[in-house]
Amino acid sequence: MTDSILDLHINDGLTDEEIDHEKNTYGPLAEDVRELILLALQTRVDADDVARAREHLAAAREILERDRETGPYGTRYNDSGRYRTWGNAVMGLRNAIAPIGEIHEEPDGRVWADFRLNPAYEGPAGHTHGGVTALVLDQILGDAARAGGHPGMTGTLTVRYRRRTPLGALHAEARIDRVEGRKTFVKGHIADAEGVCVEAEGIFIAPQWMIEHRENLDTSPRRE
Ligand SMILES: CCCCCCCC/C=C\CCCCCCCC(=O)SCCNC(=O)CCNC(=O)[C@H](O)C(C)(C)COP(=O)(O)OP(=O)(O)OC[C@H]1O[C@@H](n2cnc3c(N)ncnc32)[C@H](O)[C@@H]1OP(=O)(O)O
Repeated sequence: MTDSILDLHINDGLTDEEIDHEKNTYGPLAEDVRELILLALQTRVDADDVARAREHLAAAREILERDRETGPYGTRYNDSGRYRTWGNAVMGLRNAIAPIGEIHEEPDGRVWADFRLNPAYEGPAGHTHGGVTALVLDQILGDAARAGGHPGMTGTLTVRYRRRTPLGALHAEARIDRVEGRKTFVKGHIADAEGVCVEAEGIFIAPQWMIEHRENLDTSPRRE
């Protein structure tokens, strides 16, 4: 497992222009697929129209499959230090299920994101699935550890659901609470317009292999 993380940490030598070109090409594709996920859930057109739409989707799949990768995206970077985690389940540019567009980092160490959860993230009727809020918090807390210069894997994530989290507009934020050796303790929450819905504390641990490779790896740059 450790090896595959290192193997998927790749300088792919792209220029900034090439990265921007990829961003402009594949970002909108993920947006379209995101919309399709919701449409699959919400459309009320009849069986004939569904069949017709599926033929178009099959045609689109045939085009997209002509040239494709088969494995995970991993972490890619270039010589100018732009890091891409475009497959990331929470904020990957190319990942249609990723609910967050951008995570902001403040000079005081706070990281935050405003985002929307549509009905594809439903758990209890009309509300956000608790696993989805935990997913978002894992990323935001992990990002606070990384942004503060203490990247690590999630060792423990403790989540307290204080009240139901609605679907729709939400805010997530986190900051480092304290660092004890290889362990970084991070606190954060998700809030709606009325206030905090979910609180979390995470312990992020720098594994031995990360410490060993640290001088060769830039582990704290912001991801795009
Ligand atoms: C080449 C690339 C480099 C770049 C990489 C960048 C990384 C991140 C950067 C940016 C990320 C941005 C955001 C990401 C967000 C998403 C994060 C996730 O979803 S991560 C996936 C879920 N988590 C796992 O899959 C972990 C699986 N577990 C492990 O790998 C190990 O168990 C690990 C690393 C957690 C600990 O393994 P040990 O061997 O290093 O640790 P030991 O030596 O046993 O313990 C060290 C200390 O930590 C405590 N500890 C160990 N496990 C603990 C745990 N689970 N919870 C709390 N404390 C624990 C121990 O008691 C010990 O403490 P004492 O030094 O004695 O005080």
